[in-house]
Amino acid sequence: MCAEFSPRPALLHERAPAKVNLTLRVLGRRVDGYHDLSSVVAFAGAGDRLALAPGGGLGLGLEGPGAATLAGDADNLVIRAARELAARVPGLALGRFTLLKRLPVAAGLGGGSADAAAALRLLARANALRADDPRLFEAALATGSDVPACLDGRACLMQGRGEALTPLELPRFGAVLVNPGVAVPTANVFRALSLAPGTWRGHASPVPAGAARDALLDWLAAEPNDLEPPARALAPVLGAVEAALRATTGAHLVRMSGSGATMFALYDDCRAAAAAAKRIAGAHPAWWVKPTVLG
Ligand SMILES: C[C@](O)(CO)[C@H](O)COP(=O)(O)OP(=O)(O)OC[C@H]1O[C@@H](n2ccc(N)nc2=O)[C@H](O)[C@@H]1O
Ligand SMILES: Nc1ncnc2c1ncn2[C@@H]1O[C@H](COP(=O)(O)OP(=O)(O)OP(=O)(O)O)[C@@H](O)[C@H]1O
Repeated sequence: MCAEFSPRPALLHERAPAKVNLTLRVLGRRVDGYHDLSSVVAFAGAGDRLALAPGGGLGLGLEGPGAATLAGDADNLVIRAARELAARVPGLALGRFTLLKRLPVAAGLGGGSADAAAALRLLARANALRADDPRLFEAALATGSDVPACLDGRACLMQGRGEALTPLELPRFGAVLVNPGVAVPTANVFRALSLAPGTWRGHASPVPAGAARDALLDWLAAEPNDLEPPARALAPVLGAVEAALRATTGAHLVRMSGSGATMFALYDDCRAAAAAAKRIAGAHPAWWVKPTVLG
């Protein structure tokens, strides 16, 4: 007699890439309190990783350098996203997640949003949901404004609260991400803009579709991150981060991502980015400094 073969369900893996806002215009504040945005969003090679062992109850374990800064509890965006999807998909099979947390937390890189999006993609795979199932998008938006963009994971123009996404073809850049270790809560930065609900401030300049690298860089230089002035007021160390990035060879654009406090610079290629990162890390050993690709 032979026992029936019942293999353990395979562990599924997803990358959770850092999100970088190359531009971020705050166009106004809606009556629901959220701000209307227009932002060119790119994704980095650097990021977290999430695994799912399908089957059983919902759970989350944390590993990696950022594991000590977070709890794998109901507040974790991985668990929140899974619950949002379970509320929309009757009988959704769940499982135990393991998060390799490498990105700094509350850093403007959308790390939590990337993890939540990776959780939704893993659950979609485990439950044979189509990638374009609208319940995935709905669960993403219910989890956070950045999660829909992270769910798709490709460069885009993000508008509205974060729900209107237009794919963009961007050239690939080398990049360095620098976080000085100061957590800046997103809500505090938006609040510091002091925009009353119902306020409208105007339009963003249209993205030059298919622009060559230099033309795109010129356009990016003229379209700021409107959250940078309030974030600088909350985290004055951003001045030192900017100076360190500007002092590197070949930095094309030096800017803050999202609500901060991570700043980035763009370079022609990975080699220039790696050299710049080495220089900054040597001078500022307490900062998180990551060379990567962006596109
Ligand atoms: C700054 C960005 O990272 C740019 O990509 C996002 O707009 C923020 O995305 P997120 O962290 O997923 O934001 P949520 O978790 O939805 O909201 C966090 C806080 O930011 C405020 N918030 C967020 C997005 C938005 N368009 N307007 C806002 O005013 C919300 O009122 C909330 O108090
Ligand atoms: N898996 C997670 N990773 C990071 N933060 C998480 C996670 N789950 C919950 N959080 C909480 O979410 C908040 C935002 O964290 P996150 O790292 O996504 O911020 P952020 O990079 O500033 O996001 P954004 O760029 O979307 O504003 C923090 O207060 C953190 O405690």
